[in-house]
Amino acid sequence: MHRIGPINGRLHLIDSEISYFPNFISHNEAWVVFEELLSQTRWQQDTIKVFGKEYLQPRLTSLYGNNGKPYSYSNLTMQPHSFTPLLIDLKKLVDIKCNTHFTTCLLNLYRNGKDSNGWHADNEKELGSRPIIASLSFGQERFFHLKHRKLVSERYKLLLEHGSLLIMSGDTQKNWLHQIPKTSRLVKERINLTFRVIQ
Ligand SMILES: O=C(O)CCC(=O)C(=O)O
Ligand SMILES: [Fe+2]
Repeated sequence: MHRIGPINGRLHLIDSEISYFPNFISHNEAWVVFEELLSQTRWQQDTIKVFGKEYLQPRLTSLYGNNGKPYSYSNLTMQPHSFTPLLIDLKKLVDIKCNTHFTTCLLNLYRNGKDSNGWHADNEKELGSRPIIASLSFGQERFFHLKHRKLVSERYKLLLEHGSLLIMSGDTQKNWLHQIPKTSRLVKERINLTFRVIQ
């Protein structure tokens, strides 16, 4: 697996549309956002069922939205809380950048290096066929891995920095999987927000 650097925001990965903007939110402002999200979010830890066995998710999550529509993945259905003023402000920034009206934000809190998010695509049917997903990262930097579903040599990793924005759109979810792996390094909390459109 090799690392790549973005050119003008766009990552040139086959069969995908992915852009990365470090410092989308300035360093100090991003720390203010991090602290408020950490203390004010209604974090929960859900149980997921994998091949009939129940596990606690290896991270905390929360769902917020403006259309009351639930989001289902991994046999789990989350009901949205109403957007907070902070999430509305962040949504305005990503709405403009992406020329989209996002409806929903899924928040993930990775408490330490043992917390993770396994290989998946965000391809739930309520997202539509070519979903646009805007991902904001705060706090601890963590690696984001991508692998092509069919071309085994197409694997990349990208460090998602504090205050950064990653945008995935087009056929990215159809052709690629992504994950946040565990790390044995001593790491602090990371908060990730993915803005989505739920139809
Ligand atoms: O934490 C991240 O950067 C990725 C989160 C993610 O892939 C998801 O919530 O679907
Ligand atoms: Fe995802």
